[in-house]
Amino acid sequence: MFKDSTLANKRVLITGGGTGLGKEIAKGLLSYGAEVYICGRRESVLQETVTELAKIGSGKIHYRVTDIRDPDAIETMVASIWEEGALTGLINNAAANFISPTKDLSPRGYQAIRSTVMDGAFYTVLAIGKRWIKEGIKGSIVSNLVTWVWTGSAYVVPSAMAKTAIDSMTKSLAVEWGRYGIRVNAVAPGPFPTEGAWDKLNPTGTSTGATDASTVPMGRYGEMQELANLMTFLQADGCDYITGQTIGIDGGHHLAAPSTFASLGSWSDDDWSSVRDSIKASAEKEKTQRSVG
Ligand SMILES: CCCCCCCCCCC/C=C/C(=O)SCCNC(=O)CCNC(=O)[C@H](O)C(C)(C)COP(=O)(O)OP(=O)(O)OC[C@H]1O[C@@H](n2cnc3c(N)ncnc32)[C@H](O)[C@@H]1OP(=O)(O)O
Ligand SMILES: NC(=O)C1=CN([C@@H]2O[C@H](COP(=O)(O)OP(=O)(O)OC[C@H]3O[C@@H](n4cnc5c(N)ncnc54)[C@H](OP(=O)(O)O)[C@@H]3O)[C@@H](O)[C@H]2O)C=CC1
Repeated sequence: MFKDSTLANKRVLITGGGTGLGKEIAKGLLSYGAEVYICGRRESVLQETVTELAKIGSGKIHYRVTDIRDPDAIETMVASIWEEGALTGLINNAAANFISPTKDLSPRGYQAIRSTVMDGAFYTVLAIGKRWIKEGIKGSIVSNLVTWVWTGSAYVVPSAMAKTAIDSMTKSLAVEWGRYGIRVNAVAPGPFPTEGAWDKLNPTGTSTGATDASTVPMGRYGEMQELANLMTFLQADGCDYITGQTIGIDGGHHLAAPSTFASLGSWSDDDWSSVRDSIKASAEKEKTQRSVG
């Protein structure tokens, strides 16, 4: 989709890049020539990913062991990256989540999710953004959100709240930092199955609700390359005027709510024919009763 050199000279940090979507995005950015940093809390996982992905593209991939809930740890990480050169991009991807009835959540359960998704993304943006402003670097921030920022979602309320906060940060900082040439965007994926997400959101192993592909208008899950391509586009030069946007990538999922007629997609032509006959019969009956028109 892009030239191999599309991201040459780009240096991008992907939080939570050791697994799942972050790892797939790292593969995409590397294949288009970027130098990539990934971070997470499990060194063995990060090490394994770096070894695996070093064969792709320029092969410049590094890791930092960091808990993004700790602002001091983020500052240490970013300072150590800057010693090797300034970043040009950030992908806020790390997250925590699990399904639970909201009434059963403890304050610590809520905090585990909020502190990762909302605070972690904000601290990382701050540590990098203030350096870009000081050094006059035009960077690109992209946060990996979810379509719940538009719909909300039951049983994952802290995640929906925290992601929505970062959606608001995206719009707000796009305005505040536009004058520095810093772009602030987000993507809102629908279901892209990963071990990390499905263990927490689909623990019964039976796809239901948000994880059920048959409820997606396109009838399938997202493909990793599709998300990696969108992230590449948002990290590349060429459409720098795009800022403050949250771009959905969900096969139309969030638009096909149960409160719409989305499920009628399963009706056959024969079903439609008999339905049309029934509707027309009703209209004809009403017409016989009209006094005017
Ligand atoms: C119409 C729209 C459709 C859209 C369709 C989209 C479909 C998919 C959308 C996916 C969107 C978003 C997905 C994700 O974000 S997936 C990310 C999944 N990955 C992770 O969560 C990785 C990180 N996770 C963790 O670190 C842990 O799992 C955890 C979140 C639990 C945090 O770990 P930590 O070590 O910090 O915390 P503790 O284990 O000490 O627990 C802290 C408190 O939380 C309570 N807890 C933990 N699990 C549960 C649970 N399952 N239910 C209730 N409470 C839980 C735990 O008991 C602790 O509280 P207490 O001390 O008070 O007991
Ligand atoms: N999969 C899907 O269908 C969808 C996913 N998303 C979003 O995509 C992103 C990736 O999710 P996915 O790949 O599925 O799930 P994963 O569980 O694989 O990814 C989460 C990553 O975040 C890291 N992480 C979690 N907490 C911290 C922390 N405190 N500090 C540093 N790193 C942390 C984890 O590493 P470690 O545990 O080693 O710290 C892990 O690598 C998330 O933002 C998620 O909300 C959005 C919509 C749909």
